[in-house]
Amino acid sequence: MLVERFETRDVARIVVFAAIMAVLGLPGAVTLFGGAVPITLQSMGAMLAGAVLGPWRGATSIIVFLVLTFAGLPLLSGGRGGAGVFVGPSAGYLAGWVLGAFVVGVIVRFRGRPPVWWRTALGCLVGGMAVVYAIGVPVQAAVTHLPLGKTVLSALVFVPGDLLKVVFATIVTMALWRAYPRAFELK
Ligand SMILES: O=C(O)CCCC[C@@H]1SC[C@@H]2NC(=O)N[C@@H]21
Repeated sequence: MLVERFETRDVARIVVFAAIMAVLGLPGAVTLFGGAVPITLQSMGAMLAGAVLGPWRGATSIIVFLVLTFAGLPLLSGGRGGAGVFVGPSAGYLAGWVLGAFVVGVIVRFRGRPPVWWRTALGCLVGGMAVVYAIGVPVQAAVTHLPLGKTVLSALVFVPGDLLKVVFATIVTMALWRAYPRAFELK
């Protein structure tokens, strides 16, 4: 099926992961070297949503989180929210979380296979980092009117932390798979 239908249980899972995104915003935002885009644990939420829920449900949970944020709830790290953040320097990263979670899910669940650690790590690297940066960095450059090259260099500050998030998301995903495989609901 090209587009999946969700059951009630799926809706519950989607809401849980939207809530996890909100919780990951609670520790706050760190901005290094006067950057326009914060370092936040929420990028790991997008990795986990795709890895555990799969592409459609994972991406939908991020959309639910973003709709609530757009509506004005202060769910982004540092207690931010509202329509303004969707035209700000981090707008592309927010969109990137949706596509990124989808790509993580496609890779982790490749052809309906169960999660294994290396595909989970690869999925988080490609979907959770490469895809998110590929959308986020050009939008950041456009919004801040900074040359793309300089924006790419400024985004390097995210790499060490995001690599740690890949490792952590992989460990959490594999532990959850062993302890509670029903959370994944492979079809
Ligand atoms: O809170 C926001 O306004 C969105 C923040 C986007 C942060 C991006 S996601 C990828 C990279 N890793 C981080 O920790 N921060 C940036």
